[in-house]
Amino acid sequence: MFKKLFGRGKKKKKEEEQEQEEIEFKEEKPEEEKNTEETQEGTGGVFSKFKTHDPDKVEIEEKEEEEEGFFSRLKNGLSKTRNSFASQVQNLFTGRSKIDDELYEDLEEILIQADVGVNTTMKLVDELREKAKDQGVKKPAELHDIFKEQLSDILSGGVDDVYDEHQLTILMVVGVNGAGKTTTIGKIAQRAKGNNQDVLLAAGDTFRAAAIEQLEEWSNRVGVDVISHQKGSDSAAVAYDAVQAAKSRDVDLLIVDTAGRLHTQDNLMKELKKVRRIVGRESDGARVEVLLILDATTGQNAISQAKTFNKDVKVDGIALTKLDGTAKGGVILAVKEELGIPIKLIGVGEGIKDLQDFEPETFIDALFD
Ligand SMILES: Nc1nc2c(ncn2[C@@H]2O[C@H](COP(=O)(O)OP(=O)(O)OP(=O)(O)O)[C@@H](O)[C@H]2O)c(=O)[nH]1
Repeated sequence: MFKKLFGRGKKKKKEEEQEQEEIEFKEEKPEEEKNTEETQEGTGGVFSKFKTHDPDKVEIEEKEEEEEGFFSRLKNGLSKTRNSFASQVQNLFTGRSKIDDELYEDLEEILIQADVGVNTTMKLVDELREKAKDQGVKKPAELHDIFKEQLSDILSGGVDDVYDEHQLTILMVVGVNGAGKTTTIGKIAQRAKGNNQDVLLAAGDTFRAAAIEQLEEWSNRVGVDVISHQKGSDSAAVAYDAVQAAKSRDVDLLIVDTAGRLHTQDNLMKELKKVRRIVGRESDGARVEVLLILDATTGQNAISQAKTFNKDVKVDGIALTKLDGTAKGGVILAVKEELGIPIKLIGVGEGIKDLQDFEPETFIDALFD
């Protein structure tokens, strides 16, 4: 779906100019740093052959530079996990002379330490043992490629469905406070707008005045409208108004922010369910998706949060933020394996370009290359 949000629109001149403004969460970037990420297309990730709806305007060479930039941002963002988890795995496979129980036990330990989680760790190691046996692998170094394939298999999968890009999409964004909801909403809005989509925001976190203000700030930066009510008002009423406005204004993408913390978790979930119900009821056939924002630095907590959210408001996709802030990036495997929900986006820094479409193979390459 984010391929659509980020990758498939046609560009108007005006928006191409706006696209050049690199919006950073913390600081503005110089104008000449163009944001052309949203021109990526296809299922082959950033290395797939570049296609554009407007080939005259974007040079292939520029695109290749862009792709390198994208990849090095990803690599840099993952440097903590690369230096810890990935290099330990690499050293294990290249530094041992034979494949024995000790090697598998050490691999288990590395995986557990990297927040891969017990279940996923056991599955990976058991499978690796079997594959090594079946394939008659004798040298530990040969296990590395099999292992990388296993990681890629876990992370792949999930729907990459195609649908009418002119139809309204409503993205309800949920997650606990501080996970990066507002920032992610701002970045998605900016990228979608740069991709010639009409975007509207809804300030559904009515619990905190600061949340409404933050979203309004983002709407100003990006140049999109926001529907907001006063602090303390009913967030389902905000969502209702926003959906009506989105329909009457012929908007392509409505992003609904929601609260991340209330007095009790029960209240929060009741509120989210109500917002989801109202959005669904009023959507008139528009595509509605729930995007859960998870902070990678919270490790296994992120898994239990996701289970809770998914139980009450069915989650369609996950954005895993702050991967740059942890050496335990293995949590991404636990998220995908234990929840079975596709990871759509990853955050590897605070800049707009650090919110990336999740491409499993590119991710594995960036981790181990
Ligand atoms: N390093 C890093 N920081 C991030 C990333 N994503 C978000 N942040 C930062 O995380 C902090 C919290 O982000 P917010 O967007 O305010 O989080 P929120 O979930 O809306 O939380 P509240 O504002 O408390 O509701 C901000 O300082 C962001 O810049 C990321 O991928 N990497």
